[in-house]
Amino acid sequence: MHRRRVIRVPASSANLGPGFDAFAAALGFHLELEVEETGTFAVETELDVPRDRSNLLVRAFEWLHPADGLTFRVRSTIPMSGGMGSSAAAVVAGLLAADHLYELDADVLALASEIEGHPDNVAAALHGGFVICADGAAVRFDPPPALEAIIVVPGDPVRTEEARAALPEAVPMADAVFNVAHGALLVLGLVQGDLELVGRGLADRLHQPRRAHLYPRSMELVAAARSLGAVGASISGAGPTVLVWTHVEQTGAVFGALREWSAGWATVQRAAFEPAGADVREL
Ligand SMILES: Nc1ncnc2c1ncn2[C@@H]1O[C@H](COP(=O)(O)OP(=O)(O)OP(=O)(O)O)[C@@H](O)[C@H]1O
Ligand SMILES: N[C@@H](CCO)C(=O)O
Repeated sequence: MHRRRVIRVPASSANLGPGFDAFAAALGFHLELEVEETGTFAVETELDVPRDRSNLLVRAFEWLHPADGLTFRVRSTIPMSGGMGSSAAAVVAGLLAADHLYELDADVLALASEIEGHPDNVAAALHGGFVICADGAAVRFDPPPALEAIIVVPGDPVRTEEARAALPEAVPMADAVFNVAHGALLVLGLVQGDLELVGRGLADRLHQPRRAHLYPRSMELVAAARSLGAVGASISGAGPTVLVWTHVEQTGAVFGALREWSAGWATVQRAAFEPAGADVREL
């Protein structure tokens, strides 16, 4: 009998303003992997990704088990311009597939964090909701009901590797203090459902200003978001995608304003905060 598994993993937005490499949220776009023992190694996908063993999802799978004789069928609605956790979703899908097919009981969060180089996206992809990563573990909490998001995705990609290389080894104490304070405001606002506090808490002085040369227009949008009716905005992960945070009653109006603001530069899509994390089904 051919064993078969279907793995569904959400997109994720990391950093959320002040929480560099520590905060992330799952979003309602998904990667779906069907892996089947067919006797032939193959990657079947319409995505612009390698179809051989250099494919990131297959590489993650092979951290746990050889992929010989397996066919990987991959679909995804996660934008791949950068910032939406497409690589984290692929890594989590590959690891979960091997873990479930061969009943390995692996520490998927630890392995995925090692492969990605940071834990934020993979933790949100695994657990859903909002996550705070610390001490090799992730604490999850639910999105507040009145909160929605819109993603603004520029056509020109920024690779995470390049964005990480733009950051210094050390930062001034004042910038660190600023981010500790705003990170705390953000989490308090999210837990209390106080979107005014959430908007204040999105400010960052650690990574966004130091990467601004990689995505100048995205930074202009982050600065303009509140004047367009949004709660606030953050560069999503390593950018250039912008996560625009909205109150449910304002999302429609903000969406229209963003379409106008972004015409000819970026695509605009509504995005729900996703409470559910990665899911594995046996077929
Ligand atoms: N479904 C997939 N299958 C295989 N590889 C993928 C898949 N999705 C993404 N990748 C790989 O991940 C790379 C993108 O990773 P990168 O970290 O630069 O962006 P991201 O994960 O979308 O952004 P961020 O990490 O800022 O959220 C792609 O170039 C591709 O090599
Ligand atoms: N925290 C990471 C997220 C990248 O997906 C970074 O900003 O480099």
